[in-house]
Amino acid sequence: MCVHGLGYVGLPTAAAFAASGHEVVGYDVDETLRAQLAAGEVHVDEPELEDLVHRALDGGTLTISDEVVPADFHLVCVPTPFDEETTDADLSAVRAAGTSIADVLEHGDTVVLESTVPPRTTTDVFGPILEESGLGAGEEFHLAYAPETVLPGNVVTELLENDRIVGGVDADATDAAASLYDGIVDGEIHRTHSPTVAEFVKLVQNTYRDVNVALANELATIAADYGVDSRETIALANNHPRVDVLQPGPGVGGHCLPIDPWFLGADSDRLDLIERARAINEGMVAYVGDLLEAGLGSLEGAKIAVLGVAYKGNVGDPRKSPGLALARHLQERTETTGSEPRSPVEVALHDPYVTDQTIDLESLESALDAADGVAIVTDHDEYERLTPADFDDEPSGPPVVVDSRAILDTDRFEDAGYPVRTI
Ligand SMILES: NC(=O)c1ccc[n+]([C@@H]2O[C@H](COP(=O)([O-])OP(=O)(O)OC[C@H]3O[C@@H](n4cnc5c(N)ncnc54)[C@H](O)[C@@H]3O)[C@@H](O)[C@H]2O)c1
Ligand SMILES: CC(=O)N[C@@H]1[C@@H](OP(=O)(O)OP(=O)(O)OC[C@H]2O[C@@H](n3ccc(=O)[nH]c3=O)[C@H](O)[C@@H]2O)O[C@H](CO)[C@@H](O)[C@@H]1O
Repeated sequence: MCVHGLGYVGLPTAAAFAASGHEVVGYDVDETLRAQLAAGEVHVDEPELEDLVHRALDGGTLTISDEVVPADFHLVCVPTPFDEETTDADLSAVRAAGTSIADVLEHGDTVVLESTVPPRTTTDVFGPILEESGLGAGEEFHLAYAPETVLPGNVVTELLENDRIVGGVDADATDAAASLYDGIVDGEIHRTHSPTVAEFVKLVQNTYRDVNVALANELATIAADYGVDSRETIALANNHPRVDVLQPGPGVGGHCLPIDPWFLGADSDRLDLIERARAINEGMVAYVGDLLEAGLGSLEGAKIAVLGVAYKGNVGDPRKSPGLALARHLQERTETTGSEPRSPVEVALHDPYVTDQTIDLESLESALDAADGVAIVTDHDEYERLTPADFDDEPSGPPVVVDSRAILDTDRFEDAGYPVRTI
């Protein structure tokens, strides 16, 4: 098996197949990454992953290659980002992987695309590139789409336990891909007759979650207008057997939920609720800004500690981070030029998990020191344990605290004279 792309999805996938006895060759275009992996350095921080990769490398079933090799199975796990302006999917990595597979493709091989893509990508974009090999999809090689659904923070477990959906260009392709996953997956393998259905299903899953979070966010802002606690109302509403509202927060981050819904618009102009949901979720940082401003009177010249740059709790991934979006929003909000000179806000960022050297992070003490306002953006366990003693009691009084995840012990803070605003 040759696995193309050794990131959050490809590396665990390659290691899991190798650990189950397949002979796996991992290929990534990133030379530095290949060298690190070959030396046993695992760059994706996930429970159990390092062990799994080491077992596969030490056992000799996983090797890292600097070229694409002929293989019975090619699994493609390359990135599919999007253009922020146009919201179009960037399929350049999928195309490049297709071209390099076409060079080594042989009669009877199976090619499976796992990357998240707009509907019809497998048949209309990826397939034709593979056919430049001279072999026909369906007739001479098997082609299928099988989306990955692993949850960051629990990738290894979900890789082995989640159900899989497999859609091939014909029944033989579906069977070939399904039998591969059947070997390692405890969940059910659901077969469908077309790659486009499987592509669509993946986008439905992430769109459902994004829209449901948007509903929770909108309800939270409405609840505040009525002076009721959004979390209590959602918990009570969810006692109904057919209601399952998600949790409000500072917006939706990561590189799946904020991106994938747009892929549904690649060949359809009917996105309406889905677009509104995106706008509501993106707008939550302005709502956090409003709460800070309401507490402080004015944001001008204020120091705001933003706690949490990772897109969600207990992971170190800052992609499409609500924390960074809040920092940008606060700065833009106070830099906007009017007739009056403005005094920009000072933002101090902290995150115990993020290791990205391009982000200017401070220690917790330094971020909180003399802060006028504190926004808790990520639900890291460390923040849940914060107490009033961790906040610097300035002569000007305690900071305005906006706990956008409602993780602090609010009563304890209130008793200590630190009113906490939640979403
Ligand atoms: N991360 C997740 O939780 C998750 C879950 C489900 C689906 N997905 C989807 O899976 C795909 C991969 O996501 P990821 O998070 O693993 O991305 P990633 O950025 O972590 O890893 C992708 C890797 O592919 C490599 N690459 C780029 N072009 C290549 C090529 N032509 N050939 C070989 N390697 C190449 C990159 O160098 C990188 O190391 C995306 O479509 C993503 O939307 C991600
Ligand atoms: C359908 C689904 O489950 N898909 C998962 C998703 O993984 P993810 O890590 O991106 O997903 P989440 O954990 O939902 O986080 C996203 C953001 O939403 C915020 N959020 C969440 C719940 C809530 O009630 N309120 C919130 O505000 C949260 O803080 C964070 O910013 O996409 C992966 C790639 O396709 C999938 O593989 C994986 O199955």
